[in-house]
Amino acid sequence: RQTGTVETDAEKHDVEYLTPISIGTPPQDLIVDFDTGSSDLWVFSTEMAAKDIKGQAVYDPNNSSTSEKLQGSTWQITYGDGSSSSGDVYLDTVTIGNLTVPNQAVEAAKKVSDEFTDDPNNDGLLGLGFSSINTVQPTPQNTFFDNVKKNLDTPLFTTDLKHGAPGSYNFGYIDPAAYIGNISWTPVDNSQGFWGFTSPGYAVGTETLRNHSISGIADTGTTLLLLPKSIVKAYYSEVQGAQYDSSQGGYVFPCSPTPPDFVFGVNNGIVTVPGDMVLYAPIDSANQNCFGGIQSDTGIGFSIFGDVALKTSFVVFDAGGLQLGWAAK
Ligand SMILES: CCCC[C@H](NC(=O)[C@H](Cc1ccccc1)NC(=O)N1CCOCC1)C(=O)N[C@@H](CC1CCCCC1)C(O)(O)C(F)(F)C(=O)NC
Repeated sequence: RQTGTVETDAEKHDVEYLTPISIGTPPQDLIVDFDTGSSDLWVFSTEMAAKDIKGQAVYDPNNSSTSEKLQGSTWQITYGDGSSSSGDVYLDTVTIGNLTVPNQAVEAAKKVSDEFTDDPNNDGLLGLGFSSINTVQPTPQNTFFDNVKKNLDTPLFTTDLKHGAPGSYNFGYIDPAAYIGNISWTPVDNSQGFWGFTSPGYAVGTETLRNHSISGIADTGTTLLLLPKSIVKAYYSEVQGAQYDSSQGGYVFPCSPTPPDFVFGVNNGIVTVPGDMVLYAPIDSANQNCFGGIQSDTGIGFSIFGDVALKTSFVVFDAGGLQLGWAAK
């Protein structure tokens, strides 16, 4: 039985967290976005047109003695922000930290949308959602986690994302030194392939928790905390000078004073998003006004507890117990 850990680095404004992986023999090193909101491991590859590659590292299956083309298999994915990619599939050895999966489905990109081409530091995505939403056709493939979990001490992984500092993904164990207090556990609904859960309520600043069921997903691949419009309005009604700015596509407010904390419930516990985390990023060079880290989930169909929520906590994604654990740190 094994366990593993790998460090993940925050990009500017914690817009995404990038983590090193190795593919093939000899190992080809790429840096990808670990994404609990999807279930495809896809990478920039030598099968892409040169014009679509701007600084990214690419996977070359012909340069790997262990690669094996999955004949007839293709994939195509479109993400919530409208970005997309597609290509074909190889089985090859994938290593994360000290964990190796010999026959992992590696989805080689042939096409990527401009958002990916214009993100030079991101060489692809490693899905940590449930394999039920893997897009490979005709036969969906397993995620790295699904393939490695039988070798783990226990079938779970944990996230410890940080604000502007390296964090970590651990596989197969809960590091008691990584959190303080108790872990609040809540059942996972994986019927849509996501790490779904329902929060019982929320509070703004130091007020008491209001009962308000919030169904959403724990999603490392989404930058912000996207909540029902009514809750977002209630929050920003307590932020001086906050207003919805359609040109920015969300609520903006003066960068000082620091806005109130946002608290959401997890079972009988709470998670506090400090006000200074709600200050997502300045929208002007004078740093006068800031774009909010809490925005509306309108049109998505569920809320998204993205990096703004996750980086305040140590979170356990437990596939064995089908539960999420949230703890302060
Ligand atoms: C509808 C709300 C979801 C939007 C979410 N995207 C995001 O949150 C992107 C992530 C990103 C970071 C850096 C560079 C490019 C994109 N950030 C973003 O829209 N913003 C705009 C607001 O300011 C903050 C940055 C998303 O599609 N997340 C994907 C995974 C991302 C796809 C694009 C590349 C980065 C990963 C997801 O898998 O988590 C998903 F669950 F949303 C999904 O679409 N699953 C199928």
